[in-house]
Amino acid sequence: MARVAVIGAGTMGHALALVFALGGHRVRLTDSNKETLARAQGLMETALATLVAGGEAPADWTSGHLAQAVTRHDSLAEAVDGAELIVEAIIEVPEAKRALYEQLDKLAPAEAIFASNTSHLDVFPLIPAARQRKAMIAHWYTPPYLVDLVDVIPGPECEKGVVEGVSDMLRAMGKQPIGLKKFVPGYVANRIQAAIGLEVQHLLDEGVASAEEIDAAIIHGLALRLPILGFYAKADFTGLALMQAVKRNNSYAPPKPTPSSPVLDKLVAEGRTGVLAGAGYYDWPGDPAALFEARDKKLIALKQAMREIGTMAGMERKL
Ligand SMILES: NC(=O)C1=CN([C@@H]2O[C@H](COP(=O)(O)OP(=O)(O)OC[C@H]3O[C@@H](n4cnc5c(N)ncnc54)[C@H](O)[C@@H]3O)[C@@H](O)[C@H]2O)C=CC1
Ligand SMILES: O=C(O)[C@@H](O)C(=O)[C@H](O)[C@@H](O)CO
Repeated sequence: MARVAVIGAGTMGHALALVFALGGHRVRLTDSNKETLARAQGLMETALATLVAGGEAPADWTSGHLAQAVTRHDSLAEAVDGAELIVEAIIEVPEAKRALYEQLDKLAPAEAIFASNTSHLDVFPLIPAARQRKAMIAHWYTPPYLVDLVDVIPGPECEKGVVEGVSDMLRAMGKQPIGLKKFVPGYVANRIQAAIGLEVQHLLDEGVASAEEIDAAIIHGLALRLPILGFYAKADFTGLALMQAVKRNNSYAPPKPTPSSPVLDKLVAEGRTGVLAGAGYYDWPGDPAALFEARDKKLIALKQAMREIGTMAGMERKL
């Protein structure tokens, strides 16, 4: 059992607190926004109930267990007191992270490991020199209590064994840490996702297809094969001569990256910021907790089917 502090109780932080609690660890959760910290309890309880009902958490795990495993703290100092692992899950804003790491340098135990959940930022320059020896990235995917991939990357001065120790902890929690030798923005899966995002936002901004049509193309065209074949096993079934021809013909040129998307900016300006706001690219009427619950129930059913079916690609490949 480790003492874990999770800083940031938003979309990821509340869910990470639940993951570490289910992994048998003692969690302290904090957030600079008191409403968000208060809301986290209900979100954790809803997610826990869904996991228990779906057979993805121990049947005897109640909200009482959760209350024992995860405590919420308004004070950052209290949250990190005695912490062995500090999970940073605050906003993806470099200056906010830098300021937090400066506070943590003063407050955290000397041997505490700093693990950032950043999606794309090179956080290591934001961390004080004295903390570099225990600085890493542990990047999770939403929802982390169902998606098992965790990108684990050592900081440039991280001591040998730190990432390995955290990876052992994650494997013991049933997670799949994928280690990268050095930081690249977006790691592997997030880079793939960012490349998809570049393409689909271009298609939407240029009016080639609607968001619904683009998602339908992904769901009805790509999604069925990915869990079984990934990219490379699928290529083997396609035939590598064709892969060569596509390269040789230079058939595809990615859109030029742009710092914004007109459609995305319009949605945000209209307050359509996603499920928690009741709308984003789609309308999301009703209680957000119920929507997260509905998503999680479908993800659990799919994850269990995938576990049953098995895969022909990746490191668990079985023929
Ligand atoms: N949302 C997602 O699907 C994923 C997000 N991430 C990364 O995780 C991090 C958090 O993302 P989200 O949970 O989506 O953000 P969020 O906006 O939902 O939550 C961030 C929380 O940080 C709090 N915060 C800001 N400054 C703080 C400080 N100094 N001390 C304590 N709390 C502070 C905010 O009040 C907010 O509640 C980001 O680095 C993001 O890139 C990684 C994987 C997936
Ligand atoms: O998809 C995820 O959960 C993660 O890859 C993320 O970091 C965020 O979604 C972010 O990259 C925006 O796509």
